[in-house]
Amino acid sequence: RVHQHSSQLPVNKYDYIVVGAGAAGLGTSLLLASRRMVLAPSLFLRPALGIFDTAPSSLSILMTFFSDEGILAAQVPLLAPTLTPNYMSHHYGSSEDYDRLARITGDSGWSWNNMKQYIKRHEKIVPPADGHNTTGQYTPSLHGTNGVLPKSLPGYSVATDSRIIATTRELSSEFPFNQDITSGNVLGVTWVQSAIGGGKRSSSSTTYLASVKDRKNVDVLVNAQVTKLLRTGTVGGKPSFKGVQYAAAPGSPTQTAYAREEVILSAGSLGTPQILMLSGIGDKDELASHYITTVIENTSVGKNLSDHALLPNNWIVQGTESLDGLFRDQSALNSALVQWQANKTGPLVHGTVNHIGFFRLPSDAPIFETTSDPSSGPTASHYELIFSSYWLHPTLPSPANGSYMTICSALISPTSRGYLKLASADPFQTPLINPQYLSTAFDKYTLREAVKAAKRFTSGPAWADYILAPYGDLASTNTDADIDAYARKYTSTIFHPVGTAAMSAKDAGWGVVDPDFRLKGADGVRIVDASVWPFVPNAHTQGPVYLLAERAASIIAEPSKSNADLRGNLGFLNPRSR
Ligand SMILES: Cc1cc2nc3c(=O)[nH]c(=O)nc-3n(C[C@H](O)[C@H](O)[C@H](O)COP(=O)(O)OP(=O)(O)OC[C@H]3O[C@@H](n4cnc5c(N)ncnc54)[C@H](O)[C@@H]3O)c2cc1C
Repeated sequence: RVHQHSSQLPVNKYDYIVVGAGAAGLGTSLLLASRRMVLAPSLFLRPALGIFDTAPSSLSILMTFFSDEGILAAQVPLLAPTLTPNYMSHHYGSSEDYDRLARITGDSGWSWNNMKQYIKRHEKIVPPADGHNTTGQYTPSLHGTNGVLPKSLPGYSVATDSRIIATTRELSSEFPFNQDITSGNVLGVTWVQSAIGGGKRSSSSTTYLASVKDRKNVDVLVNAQVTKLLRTGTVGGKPSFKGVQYAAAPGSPTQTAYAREEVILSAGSLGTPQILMLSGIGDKDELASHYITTVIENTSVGKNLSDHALLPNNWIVQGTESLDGLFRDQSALNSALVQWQANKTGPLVHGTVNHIGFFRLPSDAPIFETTSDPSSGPTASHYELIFSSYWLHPTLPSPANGSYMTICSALISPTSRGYLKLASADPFQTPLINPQYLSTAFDKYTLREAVKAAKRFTSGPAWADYILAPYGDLASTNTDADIDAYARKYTSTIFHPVGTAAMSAKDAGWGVVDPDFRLKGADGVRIVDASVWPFVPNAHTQGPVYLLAERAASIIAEPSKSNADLRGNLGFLNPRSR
């Protein structure tokens, strides 16, 4: 049951308290089978449509981007990476991401061979909204048909679709077609699978939560921001935190709630480390600077922030087939809305992009003389190209006229690591976040090469009668120095931050949680969200987070079954660094 006010809660002691109602929070909590409570500062229950549903989270974070010289390059508001405004693309990453996680944690339960079972448990592949024949666009045997989350192939075709597929034939050695990256091999161009079913957004609230909304053993409290964990004692020499303090708004009275079993932090890569630090868990000196007493010293909290930096490249295109005209025409948009309301078809079911592609640098790329390959493995990628049939640019508004297409270059295996720190001890003050994008030679090199790759992609015959010219500064990126300057000016994020409460082996000298999601050095707390990924996987991150939530639920509900037979033998995995 969903409650608006703490006074409506029937009790204040639960088996589990889950903090955060995003991908992981709702996924984990609703997969568990006992009385639990979910705390959410904002929970949007309405179904969503296409790219127009961008309801903001209440937790807005101001994010600053710094160039390598430490100069403020851009400043844009970042919504907390909650599922509500996300672009719905839904994949899981490279098999090598999971095998790497198994190596890092020393727990073979994280290997692809084990983790891929959760794909079928989680998803329900359904026909696209336009009902088109999807033969050859995905591999049905890789997908679930009975899971909780409906997903589908694109339900609205756009002008670039056939040209992209033609390019995978014309320039097949560099840009091959990959029928379905759910196989664990991500390399090549693929049709996007999106968290959309029947023309409507599938979010954790429309799926996991909706499936149990009438159950009496789940209470969801909205408008409740957790301000800190409460210490409830000492167990086995470790501080136990089986309570939370929360408030509806700055200045509102604080409330408390307690867990018999555990508190599960699922407040995301930005919210989770903030709560930990407010609770006295973090770097002692940083906490002291805000007069917070350290309860558990852990210098990894808030560090190791890793994200996919995004650089949009725009081209001016012929005719009026792109979606730009629709976006500028209110009456056309109104008609599209009427169509969507009538039968859930039309442009509003478009899930942002219809194609993406993952690629590697050549093995003899000069950068490998100085940087060892940071990708998860030989079939994992270094960068992604994201294709949209309209003007897409996080920092430049759409021009008033003209038709466009965009290929965003995204850095998939970054070596830069950023951080999140408290700005103050006030839980309602947004933390300081510095992702330190492009702060390494490898990242600068790879993003530069990804821009060149996008240009090569558009040089194929399929584009000759469509593309008129590169737009704006892209047109004058003739040298490496030009591209670097262009990247410094326009690089932002695709909102995939991870790593701020990283998972590591039980005995590692770094990391925040153990392979079973338990907060190191504490009793009674687990962290289940994107923050535990120690590196950013080869995917837009909701899919990997859902798999994590599914595994968390198995570990918590059936610890012996999910782990006992999987532990120990990591002989099949070659050692690699994290
Ligand atoms: C604009 C945007 C577009 C994206 N597009 C895609 C995409 O197309 N495909 C994809 O795979 N991924 C996408 N992502 C990323 C994806 O949404 C995230 O990786 C995913 O939601 C992370 O899940 P999570 O459970 O870790 O965190 P979240 O889903 O962010 O959930 C965390 C929740 O905790 C809440 N919270 C935070 N602090 C507190 C507190 N103190 N007390 C209580 N609650 C708190 C937050 O409000 C939020 O609801 C996108 C993200 C954004 C922002």
